[in-house]
Amino acid sequence: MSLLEVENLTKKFGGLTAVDNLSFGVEEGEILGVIGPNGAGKSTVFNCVMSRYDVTSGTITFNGDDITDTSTHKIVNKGLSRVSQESDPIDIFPVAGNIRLFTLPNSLLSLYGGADMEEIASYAARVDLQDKLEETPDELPHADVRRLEIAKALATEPELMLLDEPFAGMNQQEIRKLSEQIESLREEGMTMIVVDHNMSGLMQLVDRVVVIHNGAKLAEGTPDEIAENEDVQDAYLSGEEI
Ligand SMILES: Nc1ncnc2c1ncn2[C@@H]1O[C@H](COP(=O)(O)OP(=O)(O)OP(=O)(O)O)[C@@H](O)[C@H]1O
Repeated sequence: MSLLEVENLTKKFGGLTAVDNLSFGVEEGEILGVIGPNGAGKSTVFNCVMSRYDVTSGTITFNGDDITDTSTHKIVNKGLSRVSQESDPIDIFPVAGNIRLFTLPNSLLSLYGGADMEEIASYAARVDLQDKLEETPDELPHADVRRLEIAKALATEPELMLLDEPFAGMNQQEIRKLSEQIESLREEGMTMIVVDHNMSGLMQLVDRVVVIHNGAKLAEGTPDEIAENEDVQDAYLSGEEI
């Protein structure tokens, strides 16, 4: 049984089918890449998995539990966490305070409690932010703000982390460093799904790739198989590199 199973997922927005009868699974300990051009439906898949969107049809199973209609905070409590494409740190709190918010019980009244500084520092250290705990997000370079988003997700102690375009806006050196950090997380036992437009940042990192085009699955295989797949090459002929 896969850790996460997405079966026949369809999501429509009015007349637009953003995700079209899509099925895939991710195995424990695996890094799965999900690629597809702009508008292919990648973020919508994550939004359906996290119950940000109601699905039109289909089933999502995590650790054997049907989570299709489960609320987002219960899904997070079950061990799933998502790092969005957009960063949304709270600038009046330092890095430590931003991470701590994700360790609090899920109640509006629970502003006190949560992880202590040692635990917060350990989440930060997993993405090399341990020396920036007192800085506010608006003082950080873009790559560190993105890493803070990952530290916030780590603070919920996930088993499976969904990373939506984690390398966007980063230079080559930052991409390399983040790839190494993602590799280390995997060595610690984390399962991950990484979404990106193309393969370039993902080739070395992922075990398997699912390619989405117009909301439907176009291909699935190892990075090498996908790079050679003619359907994939045709879909990307419109301009973008695979
Ligand atoms: N809340 C929404 N309401 C209406 N349409 C939406 C909504 N969210 C996404 N869509 C549409 O669904 C389609 C898939 O969008 P989605 O953001 O999932 O693609 P994507 O593959 O993540 O693209 P990108 O790489 O640009 O982030 C697009 O046509 C988009 O305009």
